[in-house]
Amino acid sequence: MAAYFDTLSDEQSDHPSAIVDDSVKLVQAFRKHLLGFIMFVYVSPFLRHYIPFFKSKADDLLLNLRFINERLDEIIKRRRQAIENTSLDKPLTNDMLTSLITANTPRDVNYTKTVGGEALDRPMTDTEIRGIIFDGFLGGTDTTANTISYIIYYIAHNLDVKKKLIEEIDRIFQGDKTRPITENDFQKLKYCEAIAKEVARVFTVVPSFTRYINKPDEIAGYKWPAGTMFRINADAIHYNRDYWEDPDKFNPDRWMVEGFEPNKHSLLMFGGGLRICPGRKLAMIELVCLIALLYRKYEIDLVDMNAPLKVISGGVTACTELLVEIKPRN
Ligand code: HEM
Repeated sequence: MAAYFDTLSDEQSDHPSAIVDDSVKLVQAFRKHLLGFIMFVYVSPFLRHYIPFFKSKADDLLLNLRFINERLDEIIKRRRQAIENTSLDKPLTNDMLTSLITANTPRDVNYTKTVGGEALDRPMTDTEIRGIIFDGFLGGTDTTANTISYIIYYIAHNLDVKKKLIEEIDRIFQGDKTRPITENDFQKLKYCEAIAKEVARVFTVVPSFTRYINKPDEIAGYKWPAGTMFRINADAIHYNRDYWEDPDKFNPDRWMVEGFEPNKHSLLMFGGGLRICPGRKLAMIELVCLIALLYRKYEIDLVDMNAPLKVISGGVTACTELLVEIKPRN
């Protein structure tokens, strides 16, 4: 957070600048990886190893990855040391990294972790923990952050939607602009949820993802050899007339119809099947609450209604600039 504000705001954070610089570098490295990793999915090893244009890009991404891994290893080591230096009768901080390090140690009194149904009767290694933390950062940051940018853009361009949104928020919070959002509020914020889903349909942040088959198979009437990679084009499915009525129309109300459920796998905002996004519930809570928090307290407009949405596409479609005017609501 401090890093983010120091980049974008005139007000500087009171964290030591070395720490801020360090976190800026780490955040930027994650973003670079998220945008660039598809190079290793779509560009063949031959091109990456022997053709200078691709090789220099691939080498740069690998260096970037090494930087991220080293930084995460340092963070894990430091926390492991701090845990070891804390006596067993003293409480530890309640966070994901601490839970991962203490899993299956005497600190973890609750249960034995399992992997694929089999008990993992040993603590995780630093490399395993790094993998989990890495996935969490990569999957959980730029996805949600960019989706909220797109939500703000679509709300600004659809005043009828904005009006209904404010009505829902005012009905639930009755003008209280500061009280914390409860689980009960969250259940009632149905229009906010509808907006989040509809924005994800028309402008999805992960426009495609891949699957491999490990044995020959017949799919869509064609025979495919083992090892074939399929690119699942979420955008195309989100605009397919077979699954969506009036797909070109941004219409959160479609989600408000009593009993409406889209066809299975026709909203691929979070992927599907075994590898479906494990952060989907958290992401929806973040998005819905953030919409309510922002529009409950602030009037948010775009600086330039004619400016196109500026994005860059890689592993995710990231918003590169969205200038907004924010003022307190009356
Ligand atoms: C709006 C927010 C988010 C969107 C749009 C999103 C989207 C996706 C998509 C499309 C996939 C690929 C799924 C597939 O292959 O079927 C995925 C995977 C994943 N997501 Fe999310 N995600 C979001 C938030 C989060 C959050 C908050 C977390 C964690 C805190 C997270 C962690 C992950 C992880 C670890 C994977 C990899 C799962 C695997 O390969 O088994 N995501 N996400």
